[in-house]
Amino acid sequence: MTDTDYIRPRTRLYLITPPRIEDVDGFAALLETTLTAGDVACLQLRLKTPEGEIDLDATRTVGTAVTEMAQAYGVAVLVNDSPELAVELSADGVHLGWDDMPVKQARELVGPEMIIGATAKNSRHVAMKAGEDGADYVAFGAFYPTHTKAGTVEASPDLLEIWQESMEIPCVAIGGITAENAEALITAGADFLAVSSGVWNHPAGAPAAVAEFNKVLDRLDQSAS
Ligand SMILES: Cc1ncc(COP(=O)(O)OP(=O)(O)O)c(N)n1
Ligand SMILES: Cc1ncsc1CCOP(=O)(O)O
Ligand SMILES: [Mg+2]
Repeated sequence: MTDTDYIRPRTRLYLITPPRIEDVDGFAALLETTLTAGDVACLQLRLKTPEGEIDLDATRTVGTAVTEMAQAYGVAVLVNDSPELAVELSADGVHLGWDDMPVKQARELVGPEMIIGATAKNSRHVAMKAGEDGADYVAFGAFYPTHTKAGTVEASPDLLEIWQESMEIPCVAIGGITAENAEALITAGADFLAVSSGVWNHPAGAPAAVAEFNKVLDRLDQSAS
């Protein structure tokens, strides 16, 4: 086998919770149906205050309600912003942004096994540094306009292509992704598509959205023979 024969693993879905959840039991039930509607690799608990800060109480409440259930379906659960809460919830990992704990410090706190993801926005330099510091994946975005987070910067699919050609650790694409606009990111080389509103606000419901994403992912799966 030569280098040119390398076929990368299929792109997978990385679900992000809505930023606010009022009915926790209702959300847990919807999530369970959603996770059985198609392949989902990860679930990030991202509960925010109106100011965009982590809502620790809501994250703890939702995390307690869904973490074991999601893990039982083989879905890795990551906590946004808080390595301490990731440990407390026995989650699989933590996602860290530029205002969060530095990756090296978080690695000390969570140990060698936990997944650490790092935001790179549109910077290959930041992504490479995060990898050197011990991140297990880097996230580029926002690729499309989003209402889920304020103040995002625009990223181009070229970033994914260059990353995929030159780096080992996986890259995640995020920002305004839907089943309709995902193809460019999958073909550019995203290992994961991180999606919030494209699933939870889908007019046909979240399970239908996951099924639709998986149809696109199946169609573009390079590793299928
Ligand atoms: C998979 C993934 N990628 C990027 C982000 C953004 O993280 P951050 O920049 O810390 O912003 P907030 O999500 O904390 O608002 C993410 N959460 N997940
Ligand atoms: C958290 C985050 N970071 C960059 S864009 C974004 C929002 C992702 O949510 P959506 O899929 O609804 O655009
Ligand atoms: Mg953050």
